[in-house]
Amino acid sequence: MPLLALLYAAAAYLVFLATFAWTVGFVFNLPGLPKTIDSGAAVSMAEAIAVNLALMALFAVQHSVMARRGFKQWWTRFVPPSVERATYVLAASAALALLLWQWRPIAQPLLWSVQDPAGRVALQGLAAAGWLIALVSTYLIDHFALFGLRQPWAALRRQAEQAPAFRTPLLYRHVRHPLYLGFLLAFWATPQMTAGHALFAAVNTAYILIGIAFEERDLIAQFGPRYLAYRQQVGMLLPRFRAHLRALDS
Ligand SMILES: C[S@@+](CC[C@H](N)C(=O)[O-])C[C@H]1O[C@@H](n2cnc3c(N)ncnc32)[C@H](O)[C@@H]1O
Repeated sequence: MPLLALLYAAAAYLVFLATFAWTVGFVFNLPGLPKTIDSGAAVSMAEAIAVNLALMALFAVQHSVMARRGFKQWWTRFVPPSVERATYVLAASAALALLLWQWRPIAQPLLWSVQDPAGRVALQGLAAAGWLIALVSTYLIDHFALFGLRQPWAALRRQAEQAPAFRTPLLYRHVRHPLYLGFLLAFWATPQMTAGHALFAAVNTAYILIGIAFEERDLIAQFGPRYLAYRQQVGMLLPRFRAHLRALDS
């Protein structure tokens, strides 16, 4: 049974990797993909907005509800705790893949279109840096626990499940949510901002800001005064330069 749990988690992780790679290509409009943010059959503006909002709402509901502590406590009565996170990862990947596959492009109006080659490269570089920051942040927190592999591995080795630790390495010394900052860069830094891309970026920005409020509520419940002190010292998505200067002065 523990081996089966690990194989299930490994399969869920592979599905996540494939979906994540597609998401990067989707936002970059890479050629050769089944679907990207600005490709696909044109439909009416009303249909495109309605379908896209429904797809993003489905992803948000899945992601937020299944990530909350109360929900986890309830559904681990049915799902073995060792694969709770892997099942979350699988459900999130399925919701995301549906969004990518069914996304309706909205080509007009164009919010901006940068023609200058250096400007295009700079924006694409910024977006690539965003994806990289997001990926690196998962390793700084605990990549294999976040993506559901550590838990069945510990169960297989009969190790007690480790309580999540409070971490502030590297990027987390400068902002509290580097992973989400990476996503924001990846979503907004584009040479050509179509209405469809802007809808995607704006809704996900709102979702990230709301998600941060819920995540921090859980983090305060988990880590108490340590997280409250961290919140006072470190900015949410942007570094607090005055605090850095004070630290340099002292
Ligand atoms: C997808 S990660 C995003 C982390 C963070 N919000 C960011 O943007 O870098 C969400 C998980 O990270 C955990 N988390 C967030 N900040 C943390 C920290 N400083 N130390 C440990 N875990 C943290 C949350 O409890 C949650 O389970």
